[in-house]
Amino acid sequence: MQLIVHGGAGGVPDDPEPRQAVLDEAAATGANESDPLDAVESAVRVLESSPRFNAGVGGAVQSDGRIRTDAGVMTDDREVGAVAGLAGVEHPLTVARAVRAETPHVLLAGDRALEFAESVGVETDADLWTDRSREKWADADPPETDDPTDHLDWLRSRFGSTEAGGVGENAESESDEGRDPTDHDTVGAVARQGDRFAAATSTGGRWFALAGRVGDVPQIGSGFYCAPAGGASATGAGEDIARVTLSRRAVRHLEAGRDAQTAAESAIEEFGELTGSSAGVIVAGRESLGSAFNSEGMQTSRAGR
Ligand SMILES: NC(=O)C[C@H](N)C(=O)O
Repeated sequence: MQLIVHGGAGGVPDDPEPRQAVLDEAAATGANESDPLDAVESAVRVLESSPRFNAGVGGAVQSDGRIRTDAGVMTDDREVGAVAGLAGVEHPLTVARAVRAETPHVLLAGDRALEFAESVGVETDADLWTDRSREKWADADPPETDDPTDHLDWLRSRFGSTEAGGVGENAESESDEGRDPTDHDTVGAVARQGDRFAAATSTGGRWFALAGRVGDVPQIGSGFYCAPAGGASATGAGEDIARVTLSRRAVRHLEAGRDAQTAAESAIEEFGELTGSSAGVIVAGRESLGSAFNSEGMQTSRAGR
């Protein structure tokens, strides 16, 4: 089993060493599995349980003060499952895997997705808050009503844009605006065993996004993608990643015969040119693993052979 994991593209964290230790543990845990799908799930579950990353425990808080998690997983046979907007779910990737295995669908969202999660035995009332997220939210001065217009006004006052995290024409400057360089981030894993691949991504989304916002992570081809040539998992400015389907791009480069490192670099270069925004991607191809980012940092770990 060959496996690569990431802990999110963004600023340079103030706690790189303990984060790296968790990433190494996740990669080693995944590499112990014999099936790529088990490998990415095991690795991502370690990261979802760590408060140092924006996935599961430690997830980002939306404008209504709730933490909602998203995840997606795909295998080389193009079987796929994803979930969006799950409040109280520490392990959305396990729910995504169940969507892949148990339903004829590719994506479940909202209250009924929570009921589905419960029905497959996944806990749905987990406390995803950490001291760090409580402190950050305490300074947020959030809107006092449920009116989406008030929430949008609040977003505008925070970001100078209607889109949390900033996207669009001034993407480069806006994507870092309002972003704490110590933010812990989205997680992902891509695994290969022989000619079998799996790719997975899990997140709490972007901090202070409009309640109900869903980013790239559970969107096929954006936050994750997998095909017979290999798999990819992306992280970074979610709206921009979705606009250009970053993970699909990386796999397309594998399909064109490029190695994993070249595929990752080419996809990030195209992403930067098209959006002016920042992101990272990890890739597994038939021969090798690769990773690239144009943000300040993106921690990764590799394990197996
Ligand atoms: N930092 C991240 O990777 C966030 C994630 N891409 C999202 O937009 O939900």
